[in-house]
Amino acid sequence: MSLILEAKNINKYFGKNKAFHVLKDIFLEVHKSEFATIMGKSGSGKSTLLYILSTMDTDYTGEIFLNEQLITGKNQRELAHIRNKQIGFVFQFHYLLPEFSVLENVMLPAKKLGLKTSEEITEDAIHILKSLHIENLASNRASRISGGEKQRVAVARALINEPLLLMGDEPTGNLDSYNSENLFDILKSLKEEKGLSLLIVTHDEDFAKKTDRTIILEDGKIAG
Ligand SMILES: Nc1ncnc2c1ncn2[C@@H]1O[C@H](COP(=O)(O)OP(=O)(O)OP(=O)(O)O)[C@@H](O)[C@H]1O
Repeated sequence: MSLILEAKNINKYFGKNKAFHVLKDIFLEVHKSEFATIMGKSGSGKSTLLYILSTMDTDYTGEIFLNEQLITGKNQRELAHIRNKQIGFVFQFHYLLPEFSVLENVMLPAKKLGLKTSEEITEDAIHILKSLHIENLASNRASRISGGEKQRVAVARALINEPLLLMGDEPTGNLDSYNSENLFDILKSLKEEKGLSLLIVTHDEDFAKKTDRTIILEDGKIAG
């Protein structure tokens, strides 16, 4: 099966004179259409790893390939383009612009990419909102919707540029069990219906158990 993401021998240090070795010889692969999770105790390095894999942090050694293309060593402008076009990201906090409508929030990354007309982007955004069953919220202000709805809008926004890989740093961390399961179902259907690949950091064992594979981080190393 082909790989969407491959990390080879990733090492990362924090502090003066590399005082703290936070990620140690990490080798990790995510296959196309795989739904993988990363679990591990607090402080084991999950977020640090995810930020490196998503190109947001470039201060590491090792090599990362996205869709078989080496992305390590690319400049910030190239990385911003790769992030915007190929990787969707959902955080624990939604980071929606509160004064903008749901539709405007979802359209923003596509406007930034600048490859389509405003009409085309509107059409795409409405299509995604429909597929996540939140098209009724399109004209609502982002500040006036519930927490669970905000997270679904954040997923819609992450999908607008049709990424190859969707990454999440505890996207269900602030949700109750109903909304958490609902978000899981949405992510699962994106894998099954669209062939999306997913790599999600979570503390939620029930969530992780339902995915294809869980990668365990222990003290900066992959344990299983
Ligand atoms: N900017 C930084 N400078 C120094 N140390 C840091 C920095 N960021 C994180 N750390 C340390 O690196 C280790 C890993 O942090 P990280 O946030 O990746 O852990 P985590 O597994 O995601 O934890 P949590 O589950 O609590 O979110 C921790 O010991 C943390 O204190």
